[in-house]
Amino acid sequence: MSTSRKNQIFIGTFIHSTTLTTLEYLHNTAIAVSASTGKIIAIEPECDLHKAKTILVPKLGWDSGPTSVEILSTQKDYQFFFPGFIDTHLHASQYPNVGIFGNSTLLDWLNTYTFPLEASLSDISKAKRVYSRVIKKTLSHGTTTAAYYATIDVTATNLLAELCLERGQRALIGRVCMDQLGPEYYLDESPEESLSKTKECVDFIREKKQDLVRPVITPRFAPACSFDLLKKLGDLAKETDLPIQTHISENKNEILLVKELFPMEKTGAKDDSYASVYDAAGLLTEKMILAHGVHLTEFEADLIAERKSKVSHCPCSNSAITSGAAKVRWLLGKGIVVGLGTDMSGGYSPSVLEAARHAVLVSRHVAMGGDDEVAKLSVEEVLYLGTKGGAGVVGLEGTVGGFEVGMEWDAQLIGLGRVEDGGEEEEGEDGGNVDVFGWESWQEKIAKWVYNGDDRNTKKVWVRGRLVHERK
Ligand SMILES: O=c1[nH]c(=O)c2nc[nH]c2[nH]1
Repeated sequence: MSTSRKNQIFIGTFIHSTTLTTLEYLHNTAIAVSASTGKIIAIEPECDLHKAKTILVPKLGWDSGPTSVEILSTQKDYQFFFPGFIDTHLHASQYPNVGIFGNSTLLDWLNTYTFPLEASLSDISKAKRVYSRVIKKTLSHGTTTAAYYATIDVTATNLLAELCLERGQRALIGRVCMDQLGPEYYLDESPEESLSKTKECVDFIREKKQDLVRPVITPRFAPACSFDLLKKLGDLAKETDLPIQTHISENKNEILLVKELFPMEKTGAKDDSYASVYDAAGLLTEKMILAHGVHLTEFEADLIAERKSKVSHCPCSNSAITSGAAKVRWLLGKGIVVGLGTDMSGGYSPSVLEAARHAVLVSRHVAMGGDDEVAKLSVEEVLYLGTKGGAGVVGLEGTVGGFEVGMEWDAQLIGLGRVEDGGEEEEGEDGGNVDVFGWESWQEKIAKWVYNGDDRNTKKVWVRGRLVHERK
């Protein structure tokens, strides 16, 4: 996919979240994107192709020749631009295992399926095959930003960063730190080694002198790290101001293990909760991305809110490996910033849209479980979590996740299937599972997309103005 050096104008319908519960629909609108920065520099209402060429281009001071400005205009009532999705939690290294988890639960799933696959990616040609594919696949589903876990291997982790840069996907790249619990063949030898290998990856990414791909400190989860390692990573986070990602309170046996491994005498914490272990190690900061949080206690949720740590909700994974139903409304009510994660391959799908629809359904199970109707999430809310919420989780609020002047053009063009009078789909338009008859409101079209859409609806994807996926 080529890097566009041209200024760009997009014309059509733009849909994005303005608040948790509100989608804004901007019809007959033009958005201008600067070639040099990839940022939105103008949003022009009531604008068609003619007005864009004759009024907007001169107003922006752009040369109107075709070598300077590229215009994409779609006035079809079944196509719209939407912000790129933000996947706040996924394991690039586990991609070959999507859908393979049997009836396992977290701790046996890790030993049976996950550690052997991750260890095998020290074979760099295998890592290249897997990582190239996961980037291509997630881009094809509209994921413009991904918070990736790689493996413990430095070379393979650095390769993931390079491939993201090459393909143009915005990413956080984490070398996995683990010095206990894993099999002998897949462990850091000591906290010191874990720290120095992490620093190698951080330096490698920083030397690239760009900010599309950033390093993230990644203690796998408390049970896989000695407290010494957790503290060292907490100190590194403080020194470097880098983001951190880990798992928390996903599975009941995991929580029991944390209590066993981290008694208060060892951590110096005032209690033996999972969140307090991270807090005692200096990891519970506003840059921390906590995946899952299914079984958090009131005390822990309050602590997370106080520390301004973020939560990645991973409903597909939580259902697939039988972890439980996270109470997202409750977390949001505490003021915690929440985004969506596919959590491949605990999660079975590379699609944030799938995570969004699963988030809706899981919230209904929370409601049915007695938490009352308020627990139910709407289509609008899960789309917020997949875009603006996600941006807040990965530290990119105000940069991506919406259509505002100054934000970067991380976007997707969505096309639904338009059914003609004869009952056939409009020629040349593959709407996948989504049939639009023409009488639906825009709210209804969006709901149809959320419940039935997939990558067949993701026609084009841009990151920072660069076209990074086009569906042929
Ligand atoms: O869903 C998960 N995936 C993982 O790889 C993992 N490691 C620890 N805890 C985990 N949970």
